[in-house]
Amino acid sequence: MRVGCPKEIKNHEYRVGLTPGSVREYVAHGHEVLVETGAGAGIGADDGAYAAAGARIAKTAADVFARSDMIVKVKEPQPNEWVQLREGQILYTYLHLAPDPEQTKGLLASGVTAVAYETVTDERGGLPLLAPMSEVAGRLAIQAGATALQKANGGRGVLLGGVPGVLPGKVAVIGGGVVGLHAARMAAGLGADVTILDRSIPRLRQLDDLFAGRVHTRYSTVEALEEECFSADVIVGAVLIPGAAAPKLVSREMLSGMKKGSVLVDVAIDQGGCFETSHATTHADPTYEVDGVIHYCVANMPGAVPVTSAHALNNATLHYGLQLANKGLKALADDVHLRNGLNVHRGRITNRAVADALGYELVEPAKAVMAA
Ligand SMILES: NC(=O)C1=CN([C@@H]2O[C@H](COP(=O)(O)OP(=O)(O)OC[C@H]3O[C@@H](n4cnc5c(N)ncnc54)[C@H](O)[C@@H]3O)[C@@H](O)[C@H]2O)C=CC1
Ligand SMILES: CC(=O)C(=O)O
Ligand SMILES: [Mg+2]
Repeated sequence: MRVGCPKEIKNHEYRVGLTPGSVREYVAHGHEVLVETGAGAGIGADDGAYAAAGARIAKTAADVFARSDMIVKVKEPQPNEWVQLREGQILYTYLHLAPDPEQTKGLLASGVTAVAYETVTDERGGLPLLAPMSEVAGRLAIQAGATALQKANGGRGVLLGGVPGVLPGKVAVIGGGVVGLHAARMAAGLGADVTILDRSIPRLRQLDDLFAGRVHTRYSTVEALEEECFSADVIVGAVLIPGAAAPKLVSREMLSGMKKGSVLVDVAIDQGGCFETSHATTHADPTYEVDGVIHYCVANMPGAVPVTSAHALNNATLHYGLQLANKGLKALADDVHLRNGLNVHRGRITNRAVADALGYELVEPAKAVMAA
């Protein structure tokens, strides 16, 4: 199969779908790899490094889209990329379709077979292709929150760790999954007073064990959320219902009870965000203020640390990428966990949460690939 990797074009997105190390693996499995010139510049991998790994270098993205059987990317395709996709081609990338009706229409119209990293599953109920970026984003959430909290950046001027004789700042983390765990770990490491809220009691037990008293856990009711949000300096939104639009857990009304200059970091923004007042921002202009509360809502946070992120992402995506390249649609028929990643196939929606969120009829993924 010919596997293509265009340069990412989202705002300040410096990751790349294939590292030179991944290219070597595809080539070793007998595939041809076409990489757009400059695609790896953000991770310090020049065209020479890709050529040495066995890739051919394409002068334009158009060339990559036109000539490849499978496109491997990082972020959801942008409007000028949708129109270059076609039936019979596989797209392997993050999609986040539930909050994005326009992209969904674009992918449906193209006829492409689109596998979304964020809904591929594993046997333990995890999301193995989302997890590495959630680790990165969770850790970055505290760096972003601490920075926004500085007075010159509009924040209330609190040092999260405090100093001897002065109490630390308070961090509330809503959702104790992968993002939540890594945010809590960083916040606790800085010396902040941290509480994680979640609806899963087994998960709260695990977190309690893991942090051995260093972090508080709290079952997430409306009352608990209000109490924690009203006393926090930084609130991290980290909930997920896989594939679906994020539930709005913090209303605009609640902002009036929060401290002026406190900071909301809505990591769940890629699924639409879990604060009513969130809208996606970019690394170029990451924050805005509503009712005195600073919002940080960057939908591609890991793009800020591409050297770490691109390698962590490739570690996770390589296995299934190779399966798709080796077997085409049969890889989807053979493996339920990869098939759970199938969101769009030949003009039909094949993921239940996306179909429900956007009002499309669902075609069961097993049926879709069986008919292929
Ligand atoms: N903005 C960005 O750049 C990035 C965003 N993300 C996003 O971060 C979000 C979280 O991802 P993960 O931590 O990997 O998910 P996860 O599935 O590991 O964790 C989600 C947690 O939310 C909890 N939860 C669900 N509904 C809840 C509710 N109503 N109240 C309290 N807790 C609730 C679940 O029990 C679970 O523990 C996702 O939307 C993901 O796509 C991930 C990476 C980068
Ligand atoms: C998961 C995601 O949205 C990202 O890594 O950008
Ligand atoms: Mg995102």
